[in-house]
Amino acid sequence: MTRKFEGKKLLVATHNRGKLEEIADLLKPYGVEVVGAAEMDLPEPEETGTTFVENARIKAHAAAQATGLPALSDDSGIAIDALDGAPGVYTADWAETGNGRDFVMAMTRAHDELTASGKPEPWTARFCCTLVLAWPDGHDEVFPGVMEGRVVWPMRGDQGHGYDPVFEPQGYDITFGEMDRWEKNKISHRADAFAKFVTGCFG
Ligand SMILES: O=c1nc[nH]c2c1ncn2[C@H]1C[C@H](O)[C@@H](COP(=O)(O)OP(=O)(O)OP(=O)(O)O)O1
Ligand SMILES: [Mg+2]
Repeated sequence: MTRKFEGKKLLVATHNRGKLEEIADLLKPYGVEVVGAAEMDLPEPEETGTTFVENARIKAHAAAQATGLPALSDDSGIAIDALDGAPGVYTADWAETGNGRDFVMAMTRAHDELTASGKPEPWTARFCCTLVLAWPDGHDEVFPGVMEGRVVWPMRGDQGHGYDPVFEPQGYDITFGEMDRWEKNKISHRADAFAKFVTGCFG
């Protein structure tokens, strides 16, 4: 049974500014006060799961336990068919340099591996997003979302974040990196999951 969200303040359990901005935009119509995990000085929990759901649960429960607030987490990534679903849950790890994240390096790796695979274009892929809303008493709800598309090269566009410059969503001839934030927020994997979250928790 889905529990309704009746509080005023929602902790968004992410340290990723790009995600936080998108989620804050998506939440605007619902009149909730949004606080980010970095603002609350929360540590980044280790994402030891092997699925988006496991990692989203780890992040949401850690934040809800630490603050006593309901916490919404987002675990997401890109799954590329020709790479057997990689990088998938390891999407952020591909950008890790040991001293911050470098997404140009991560996108270049994806392109290099695609080229090495010898698989012809189109390089079909999907962005996946799992949102988890966790309460301090341990209850949670899971909302999955997806956006189909393909990986393109070279990178195009300087909007958005992460792998946006190499992902062209189905039905479009521009990348997420070339799309304005409102357009992306209508069709993205995050918007898809968010629509389910809203129906379940605000409906
Ligand atoms: O709309 C997106 N557009 C482009 N790239 C994206 C998107 N959504 C996820 N991504 C990529 C980048 C991100 O780094 C990784 C998710 O990794 P993930 O662990 O879920 O997020 P994160 O470490 O950046 O922030 P946090 O865990 O604090 O929420 O997938
Ligand atoms: Mg993370």
